[in-house]
Amino acid sequence: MTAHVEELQFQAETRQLLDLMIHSVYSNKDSFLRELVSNSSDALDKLRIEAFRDKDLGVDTSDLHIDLEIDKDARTLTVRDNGIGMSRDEVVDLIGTLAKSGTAEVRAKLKEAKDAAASEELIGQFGIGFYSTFMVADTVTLVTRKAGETTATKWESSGAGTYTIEEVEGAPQGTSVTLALKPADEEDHLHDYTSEWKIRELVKRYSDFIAWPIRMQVEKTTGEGDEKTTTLEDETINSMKALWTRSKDDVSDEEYTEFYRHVSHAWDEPLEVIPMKAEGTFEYQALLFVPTRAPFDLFMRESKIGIQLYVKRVFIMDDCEELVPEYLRFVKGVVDAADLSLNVSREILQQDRQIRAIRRRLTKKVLSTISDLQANEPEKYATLWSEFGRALKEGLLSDPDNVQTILGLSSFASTHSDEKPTTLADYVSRMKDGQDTIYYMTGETRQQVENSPHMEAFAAKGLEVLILTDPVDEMWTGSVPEFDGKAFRSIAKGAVDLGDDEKSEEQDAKKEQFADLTSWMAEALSDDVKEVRLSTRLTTSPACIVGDDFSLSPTLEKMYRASGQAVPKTKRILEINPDHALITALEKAHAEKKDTEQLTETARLLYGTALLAEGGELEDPASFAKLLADRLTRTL
Ligand SMILES: Nc1ncnc2c1ncn2[C@@H]1O[C@H](COP(=O)(O)OP(=O)(O)OP(=O)(O)O)[C@@H](O)[C@H]1O
Repeated sequence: MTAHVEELQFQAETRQLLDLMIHSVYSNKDSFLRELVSNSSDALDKLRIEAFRDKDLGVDTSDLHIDLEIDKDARTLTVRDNGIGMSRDEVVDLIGTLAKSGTAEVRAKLKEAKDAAASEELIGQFGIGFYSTFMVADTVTLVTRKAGETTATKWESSGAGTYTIEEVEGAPQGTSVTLALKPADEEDHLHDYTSEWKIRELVKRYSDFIAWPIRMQVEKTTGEGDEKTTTLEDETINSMKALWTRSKDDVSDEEYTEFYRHVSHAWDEPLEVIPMKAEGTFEYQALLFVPTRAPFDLFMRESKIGIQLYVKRVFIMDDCEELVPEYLRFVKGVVDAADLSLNVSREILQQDRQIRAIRRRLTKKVLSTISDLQANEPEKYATLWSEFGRALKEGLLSDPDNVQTILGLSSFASTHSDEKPTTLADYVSRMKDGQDTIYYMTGETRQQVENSPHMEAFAAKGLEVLILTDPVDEMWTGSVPEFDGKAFRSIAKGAVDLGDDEKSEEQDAKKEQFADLTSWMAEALSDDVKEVRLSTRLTTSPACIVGDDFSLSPTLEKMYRASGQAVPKTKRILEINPDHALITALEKAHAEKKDTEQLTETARLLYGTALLAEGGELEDPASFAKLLADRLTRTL
């Protein structure tokens, strides 16, 4: 029987990526070995779990390991495992296509990545897994047989647009990847990967903690002189020591970094390492990492929780969402629980008291670590906040027990400084005498909020206002009432009382003077507003629109609409500025019963511009534009 060899095309994105790899100047080419060993280690984990679950699988799990094989003459390096293996379809799906190509961001970045620096950045940011082999090999051959299947699949490619795939007989269960190595070129950071000591060094550096033995055939010389004989012997070249069982003093930063990269599938450095150990009723050890960079999918639905669960040093599952709340999904690492059963399932985990207790403690520990960074390492804290602050703030909605803690470690942009965000404690320390409220305004951009008419009186009085522009800010401000006993208050909602008692008489007089105008305007604009009143918050604008305490902000309304939800039209309040020339002229014209049609138009223009000024959307932009054009024409 002649084997049927099929030639298939790589996906467009994959082709681009391979091209990038082949011509890569990435200085860390060595890391291909970590990727292969990591994949093998995952495959061994999967096989162990599968064999545990399916007693009829009929595989031998007594000697699960990874083999590294060097052939100096052929200049090849083979990484072989007896793990779960892949079916033909899996090979095509997993190896022939770029796993993470689904996201627009990867596509966009790939398109941009023309120069060397950009490609280095891309490799560093996403990690490229299996494809990284093309940095060091001219041809890559993968032979794999899935546990429980009889035929194996051979995949081969030189990375240039196509790959071949064929069925093969007689291959052992598991996967082997053979690299036909490019010539060594130290200048290009290409080392000699047929060198035993080089491979040994790389395994030590990147993969020492891998829980499965990594074996290599090494030359052993025995005897003296003529009696000297050289034999090949298998040697396990990794220590297999679980990093989380070692004390922090015994682990180097580099070891932590490599372990972090292994568990998180990321290529950055950890910003902070958090080792934990609990003894007593619930015994567990944990090793958590806060990354330096947010993964690109942090706010996508498929974003995973990055904690692995082990039981007594045996890997149980990835992405164990029961162990940390969703808003801490950026934290990576492992938890090793001593008293769980090895066949624990997700269903059991959800019910488990011990897991719930671990989750509470991990949450507290991560939050207190962030507080410590905030107090003692401001630069690290600033990085953390800019990368993960948006996710952390989700906890204000989902974790009622820790709301005050999260508020305490949060930072917010504020009118106090253009550059540096403020903590709430600092805001409170700057509050004016008699101020008992933390003022904020939500919006889409800092500029929009700063220039909104609502800000005027606060700016004039020098009252600090928090500028909240993350979508999540729209949510939590609706549900968190106070910090440190000081209520939060939106400056775009409700009446403002900035405490000018001496002015109140004057205000009463004005109210009377403008009473006719406000009630007429309320009538004329009754489709859009529920009330028209004089404003105490405006100094330079003629008008602004305010909500009552419970109405949606314009940004929140937009967000709901964008997510496809029907938003009932809410009527808000139009506030007018009795000290503005336009308003006094309007009052005069109305008192003199001038052309009412023209006055109505003016009221509509006033309402429309107030809506635009706060970043809202006109319901009927075309007729507003026409109204404005007509009016401008008449003034010329
Ligand atoms: N040795 C192996 N045994 C079994 N399956 C493998 C092996 N190597 C790779 N695979 C499969 O191919 C998939 C793609 O591997 P690849 O290294 O490209 O990405 P990844 O490991 O999923 O992600 P990344 O390394 O970018 O975090 C893996 O998820 C796995 O399902």
